[in-house]
Amino acid sequence: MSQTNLPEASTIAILGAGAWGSALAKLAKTNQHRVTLWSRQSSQSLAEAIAGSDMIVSAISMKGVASIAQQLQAIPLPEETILVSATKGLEPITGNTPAQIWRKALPHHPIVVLSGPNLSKEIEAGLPSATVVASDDAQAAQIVQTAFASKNFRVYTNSDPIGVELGGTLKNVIAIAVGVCDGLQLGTNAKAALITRALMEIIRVGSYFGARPETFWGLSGLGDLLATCNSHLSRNYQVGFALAQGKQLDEAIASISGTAEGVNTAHVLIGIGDRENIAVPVSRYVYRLLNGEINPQEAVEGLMERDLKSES
Ligand SMILES: NC(=O)C1=CN([C@@H]2O[C@H](COP(=O)(O)OP(=O)(O)OC[C@H]3O[C@@H](n4cnc5c(N)ncnc54)[C@H](O)[C@@H]3O)[C@@H](O)[C@H]2O)C=CC1
Ligand SMILES: O=C(CO)COP(=O)(O)O
Repeated sequence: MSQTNLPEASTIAILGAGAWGSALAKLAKTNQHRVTLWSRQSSQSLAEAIAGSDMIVSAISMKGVASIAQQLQAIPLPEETILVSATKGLEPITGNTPAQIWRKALPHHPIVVLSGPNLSKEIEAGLPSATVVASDDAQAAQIVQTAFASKNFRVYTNSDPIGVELGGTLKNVIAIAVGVCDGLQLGTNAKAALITRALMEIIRVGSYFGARPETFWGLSGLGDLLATCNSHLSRNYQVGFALAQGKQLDEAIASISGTAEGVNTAHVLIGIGDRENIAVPVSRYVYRLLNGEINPQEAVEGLMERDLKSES
């Protein structure tokens, strides 16, 4: 089917009516799907919202995924119902990704990760954008691709869900670092160096978890890193920028609208890095900054004064 043709209408439930859930709902409605946008504030129950759905899309903040997955587990669902995970975060304590949580909760359902350079405000405004849908189940990924693809939203499939998911998740920590870099007006060279070294770090973590390194060169890796590190629309970038202006973390978080997942992800990632002995120097400085152990200037000095080494 040509991408500009409308896909067959499906019934899609979108869980999480924040910035991303609302933008995804708009995309799905544009393609004439029957869409229910549900949040915990909705008057409808979760069971009512998902009744008859071909596809359930989760755009819930990380902190809500496990409890919603548990609630969904208790609701009878046909096994062919596809679960699409659009959250970018890591679960504290377990370090699980959202798709891993969904896999445990709904082991017999196809699970598809949706991730890419997708600043929701640009998508809401109808600007062109591209994303990736990744799954071990190629047919399910294709169904989601067809459901969401439109003339303004180009959707690629991918068979490396953990790589696609980690690209979108780990870049949030780096966006905080780059927000600090821009907030301190350190210049374009510094920013380019930070993003490039951070990509190596993301690939190192991703490879450890079995992701394919080349996935991180794609839209869900480098693509999302570039989008998030170059836009004041990114809440993670905004948190870093605010810290560089001298704001405390709680003030920085209060100053943004919505969720900056990188704050929690930095904590979980450092736990994983320490446990598995994975070097994550950029993320570690973000973590120390978020913990109030160092100030932004000290974070920069710390990164610049690390032992000299080869680039690889
Ligand atoms: N906004 C964006 O541009 C994009 C966001 N994302 C990811 O999507 C996820 C959601 O982001 P936003 O929509 O921007 O955040 P948001 O803060 O605007 O909305 C979060 C949604 O999650 C729900 N939620 C929060 N805690 C919950 C809980 N304990 N139980 C049940 N529901 C809960 C809220 O009610 C709300 O509907 C995040 O993981 C984010 O990284 C991914 C791509 C783009
Ligand atoms: O993931 C995003 C864009 O792809 C959104 O980034 P923020 O959560 O930093 O706003």
